[in-house]
Amino acid sequence: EMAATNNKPFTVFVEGNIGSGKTTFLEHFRRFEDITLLTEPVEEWRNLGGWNLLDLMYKDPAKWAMTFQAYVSLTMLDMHRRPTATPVKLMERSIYSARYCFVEHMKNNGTIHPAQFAVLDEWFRFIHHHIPIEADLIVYLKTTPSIVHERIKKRARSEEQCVPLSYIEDLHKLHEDWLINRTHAECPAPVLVIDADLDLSQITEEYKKSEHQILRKAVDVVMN
Ligand SMILES: Cc1cc2cn([C@H]3C[C@H](O)[C@@H](CO)O3)c(=O)nc2[nH]1
Repeated sequence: EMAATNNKPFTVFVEGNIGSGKTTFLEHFRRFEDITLLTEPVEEWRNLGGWNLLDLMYKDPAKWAMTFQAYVSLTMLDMHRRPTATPVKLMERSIYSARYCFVEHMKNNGTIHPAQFAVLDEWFRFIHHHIPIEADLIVYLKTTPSIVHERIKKRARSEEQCVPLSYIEDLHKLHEDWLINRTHAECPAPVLVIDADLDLSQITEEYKKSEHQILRKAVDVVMN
């Protein structure tokens, strides 16, 4: 048990396309008592006061994408600023993937009006500049669009069944721009790339590689 520190925990964002295995990756760390896991609050997006914002967004993006992303950003901010008793915190996605991947895509393909984009961007900029939420490490579950598209169909989350391969390809490119080409300077954390095309039987070895890097970095942070 590493001594809990009262300053910022070693913070890891787990990023990747839809169906890249983020929740599975996080669950792999469930057994470590020094790590707090914050999984994506999809159930909150599927039921806010009885409204399924995720379903509304997929059914009518032009009308609901702004509303959905505004609520996603609030739930991500809640997770970012939540106090953590453990020295390490793993979060599924972040306000950075919200802005650089999902909102960026909505702007690029005209799903939201430029004025709506400007509002979402101002919220992002304010949060980024005023609230200390930066990552110490980003784990990027890198996948091939066609493979995760098949997984999404098998996983059969009802709201996602109409998601076309082209959307997954667009999101893949935006993740690559951000995490491999590093086109956004606001999130400078080092990126650990995991080959998340591997299927469940083989992926545990790949996760174990990251385990060492995450825990070793975490010990460095806590001990220094
Ligand atoms: C930060 C962030 C996460 C996130 C997830 N989603 C969608 C993709 C998946 O279908 C579902 C769960 O990740 O929510 C989205 O449209 N916009 C998002 N923004």
